[in-house]
Amino acid sequence: MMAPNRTGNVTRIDTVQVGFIGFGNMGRAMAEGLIRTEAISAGRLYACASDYQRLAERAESVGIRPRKDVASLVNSVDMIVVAVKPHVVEQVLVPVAKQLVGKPIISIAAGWSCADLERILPGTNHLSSMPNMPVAVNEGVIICEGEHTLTERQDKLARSVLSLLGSVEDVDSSLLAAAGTVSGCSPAFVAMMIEALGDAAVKHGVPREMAYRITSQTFAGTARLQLESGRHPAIMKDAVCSPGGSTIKGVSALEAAGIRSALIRAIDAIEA
Ligand SMILES: NC(=O)C1=CN([C@@H]2O[C@H](COP(=O)(O)OP(=O)(O)OC[C@H]3O[C@@H](n4cnc5c(N)ncnc54)[C@H](OP(=O)(O)O)[C@@H]3O)[C@@H](O)[C@H]2O)C=CC1
Ligand SMILES: O=C(O)[C@@H]1CCC=N1
Repeated sequence: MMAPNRTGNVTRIDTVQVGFIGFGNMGRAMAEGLIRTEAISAGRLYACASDYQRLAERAESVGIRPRKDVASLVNSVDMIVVAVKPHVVEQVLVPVAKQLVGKPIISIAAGWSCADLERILPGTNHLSSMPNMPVAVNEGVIICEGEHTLTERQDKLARSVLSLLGSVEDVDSSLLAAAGTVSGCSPAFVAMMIEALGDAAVKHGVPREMAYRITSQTFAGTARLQLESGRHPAIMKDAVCSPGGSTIKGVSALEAAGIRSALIRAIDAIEA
């Protein structure tokens, strides 16, 4: 995969240098995922953050290269990932707007669409996306806004990098928020369910570590079965519920507790 850089040369996935502006939970998860693939070595990943000392310690532990400020980071790399909190995006990017020209910018900041970035960085090449935490183990979902300002080659390069982290889904601008919320926020909801089922197992005598192991594998396996078979989730549920058996008693208890509406309301609360 190749993309033009400022000098008119090409950047390939086997030479690309990626810079993270912000190296917190998600910046680190993406870096971990990229390093795991071995397609991009740690030495080709750069990051800056607000606390340099903490960044340097984090960087040393994973082998990536820390930079003291955003300007020196941008100068060091071919591709930029904007991984700061949404409310600091503008103050971080606008001062380096000229240096950003010609470099592909991938924003992962929630709520920053193509139109929003174009307002603060006109004339730059940017893509708005929403990854989720499983990118750290290359099992993520990365929602990408169909509208972007990357060149064709930059777009191919960006997708080559992002697809190392999981499944890349393109959506219309009108669906960026909803799709990004379901994939981006749900790892927290799923983790809550793993914790709760783990507690239930412990309550009934299963050792704690085994409780999390069997619960997490059950989520992973059920999700894999749905993805690979394409089966409707209701059919998968029915297949586990014997008439008068144990599972239907649990299903009935979950319905009484309003599990479906609780999950729908969680997304409604974010999208409101
Ligand atoms: N967490 C998630 O699951 C997901 C997050 N996102 C998006 O990713 C972005 C980052 O979120 P997350 O990683 O959770 O947040 P964190 O708070 O964990 O990380 C934010 C990072 O930004 C750095 N930072 C803050 N101010 C500056 C600055 N002025 N210049 C350079 N770096 C700065 C922080 O530095 P320091 O480390 O020194 O504090 C930190 O490394 C957000 O926009 C969020 O919407 C998207 C999808 C999922
Ligand atoms: O909660 C947050 O702000 C981010 C956005 C998507 C997931 N986490």
